[in-house]
Amino acid sequence: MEKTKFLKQIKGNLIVSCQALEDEPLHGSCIMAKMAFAATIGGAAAIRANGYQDIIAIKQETNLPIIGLVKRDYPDSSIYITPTQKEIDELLKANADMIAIDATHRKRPNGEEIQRLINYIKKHDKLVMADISTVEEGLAAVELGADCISTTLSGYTEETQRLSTGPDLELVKALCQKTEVPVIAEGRIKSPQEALVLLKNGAHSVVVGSAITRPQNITESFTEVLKTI
Ligand SMILES: CC(=O)N[C@H](C=O)[C@@H](O)[C@H](O)[C@H](O)COP(=O)(O)O
Repeated sequence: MEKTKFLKQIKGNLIVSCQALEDEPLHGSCIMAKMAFAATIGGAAAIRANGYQDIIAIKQETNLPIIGLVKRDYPDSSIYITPTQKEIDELLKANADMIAIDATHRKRPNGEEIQRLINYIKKHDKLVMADISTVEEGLAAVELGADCISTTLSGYTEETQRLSTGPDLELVKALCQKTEVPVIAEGRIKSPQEALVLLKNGAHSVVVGSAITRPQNITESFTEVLKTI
């Protein structure tokens, strides 16, 4: 999908992340495809999904644009969201509209360079979502040509590890002040009200995963509160 059209479609809207890794109860492309179908009926503007198989299955159930990523661990790096060209090639084959890639300042596997990977995605006419954890990483990703930056990794890198259980509103605000490139709020958004606050503070759109598509987490949010009685 063309960049302006894509960014317009997601503006002020919800992107639903439909992901379940092998160790999760809902793992399976068929189940993720149904999740994406449900998200479509609910009014989502785009889907964020992990891996070739899931993306192909999701495309059978919805016409919404797909932000694809491949989660893969490498022994020489802590980067696991689309770490190398191999994962990008899988996403190109799956024909994801936008490719989400870790753009933190951590060392990549095989000594890969983020600039080369972003150029490679763009050369194939796909859009780039840079997953970052700090203001510096976000601004650096803008310089490298990212089409949007997402706060996905705030709270998940050594530098940003913290006890916060909610979304990183401060990071969203700071990035929105410093760049015109769309800032996507992602990570630990648990309610429609939280999503609204992020949009009101400048986020271009919001990505919600666990609070919609991980029933084990949703169940726990109830049981934890009920325990207090
Ligand atoms: C940190 C990391 O690996 N995040 C992943 C990125 O794709 C997903 O597991 C998250 O579900 C997604 O970012 C949405 O966030 P939340 O599930 O908190 O709404």
